Amino acid sequence: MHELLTSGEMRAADARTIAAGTPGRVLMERAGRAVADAVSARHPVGTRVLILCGPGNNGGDGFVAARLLVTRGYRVEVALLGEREALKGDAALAAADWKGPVAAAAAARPDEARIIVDALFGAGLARELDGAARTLVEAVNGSGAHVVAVDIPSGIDGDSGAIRGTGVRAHETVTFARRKPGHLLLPGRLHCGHVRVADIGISDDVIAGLAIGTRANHPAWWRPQFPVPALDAHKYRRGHAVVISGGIAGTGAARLAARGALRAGAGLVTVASPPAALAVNAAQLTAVMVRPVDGADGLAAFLEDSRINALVIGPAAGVGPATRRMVETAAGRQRALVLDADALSSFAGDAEGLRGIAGAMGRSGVILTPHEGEFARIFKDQSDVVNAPSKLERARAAAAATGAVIVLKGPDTVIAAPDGRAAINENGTPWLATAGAGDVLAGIAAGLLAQAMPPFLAACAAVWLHAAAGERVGPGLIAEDLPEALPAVLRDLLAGIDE
Ligand SMILES: NC(=O)C1=CN([C@@H]2O[C@H](COP(=O)(O)OP(=O)(O)OC[C@H]3O[C@@H](n4cnc5c(N)ncnc54)[C@H](O)[C@@H]3O)[C@@H](O)[C@H]2O)[C@@H](O)CC1
Ligand SMILES: [K+]
Repeated sequence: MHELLTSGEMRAADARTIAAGTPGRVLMERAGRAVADAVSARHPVGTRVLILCGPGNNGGDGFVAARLLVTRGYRVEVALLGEREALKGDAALAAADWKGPVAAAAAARPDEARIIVDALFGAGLARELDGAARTLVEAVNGSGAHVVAVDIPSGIDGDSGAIRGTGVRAHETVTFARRKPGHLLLPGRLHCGHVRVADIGISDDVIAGLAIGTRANHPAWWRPQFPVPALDAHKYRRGHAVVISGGIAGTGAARLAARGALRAGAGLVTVASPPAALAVNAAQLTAVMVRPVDGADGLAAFLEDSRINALVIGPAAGVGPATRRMVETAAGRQRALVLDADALSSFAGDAEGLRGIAGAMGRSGVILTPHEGEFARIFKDQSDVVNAPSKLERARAAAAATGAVIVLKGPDTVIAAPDGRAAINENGTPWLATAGAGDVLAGIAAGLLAQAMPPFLAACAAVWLHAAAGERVGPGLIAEDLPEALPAVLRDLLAGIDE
């Protein structure tokens, strides 16, 4: 149920369902019924409902909802954007079944309605809203009515979450079969309100047959591979993660990452510290070990210990050739890698260099955790990446370009794998926008890599756990709280209580 369908995939799902014997008109009837149900679940019979229908099948759903709501005793008004004679196919059939008056959109009075059903545009949105459509959407947003969007708020691109000109601000959205990327990606998500998915008879088999590559990030699909120690686990079997510390004035970031890795279950975690910062690190670490490691040569010597199997490089590491050499050293020894912060900025404009890193890794895998600024720096010369049509597609293109798993951070973090799989995270909280939170995320990811979780799933799990920890702490959250909130999050996760 966590697949996210593009408009093209949704059209294919419709087409396959229709080909298998369910007429399109029946699908539309079910879609319209789900919308009517959403209205009647929350509002008493007799309430005034304004239904705004557009020129395509989204409008058709609106005509169905109008007919059903009248039979249930609601005071329904229908306004149509476009000409009734121009309606085609199932929408024309649904409009023919509506026996009440149809006003022109220009005559609609959104400010007088208690409830507005937005059935203007759905998956067929093809350009920016302008003219009468734009005026109508702005009137809806200024109306104060409770707005129920059909499929997706009109003006929001279902594939990208972008606002095309202007977009309806809905309180709830009723979509069909599965959610769409635009329900999770910003700014679309902010326009959707509560999203409910209605079953209109598109089977799980039809969805499975489409081999959907995008999902909402949910434990259901990575928990089977989440590392759980066996009864006879030895700490070395739970992996050894290493975090490279910055110099004397920048050691905290590495300790945050290290604590995250340890809480995520790595058997051992070591902070590899420049000798000059050793005392500072040692004074503040207990369960996490500390070890003097001097530059790339020191790291090479340290990595003679074959039990070290995952590294975090980047938090407060410094931008430049020294950090790059550290990355190259770790990659050459095929240890799973999480590259964050300064390690990413050390590859500014050099996505090719990162591709070389991922290529050197063999099967160990590398996870890159850029925020938007770092992402733009790395890929500034890759127009196919920076100009991809959505955050989802940018992350996917970046993963393909580098051969690394990409965690493109933000309120709608996207995780993408080089093979095209991608997930959009949705359990984030604004309280995570705080110094050091990203360091903890990198550490959690490394902790899972150390336990041999496959890189893409480790990245998905790390993002989810980090956000769940953030949600649990909530107001007042500081980065130090995140690792400490993990035990409770993990307990619920492993007990099967999904947040
Ligand atoms: N059989 C199906 O395909 C089903 C479709 N369903 C509904 O059908 C919708 C998709 O229907 P359509 O593909 O007809 O597309 P839409 O109804 O979303 O919109 C297409 C129409 O809008 C016009 N248009 C697009 N962008 C515009 C803009 N910016 N300004 C002005 N006009 C614009 C197009 O020219 C076209 O007439 C879904 O969102 C869903 O609500 C549901 O009824 C379930 C079954
Ligand atoms: K809509």
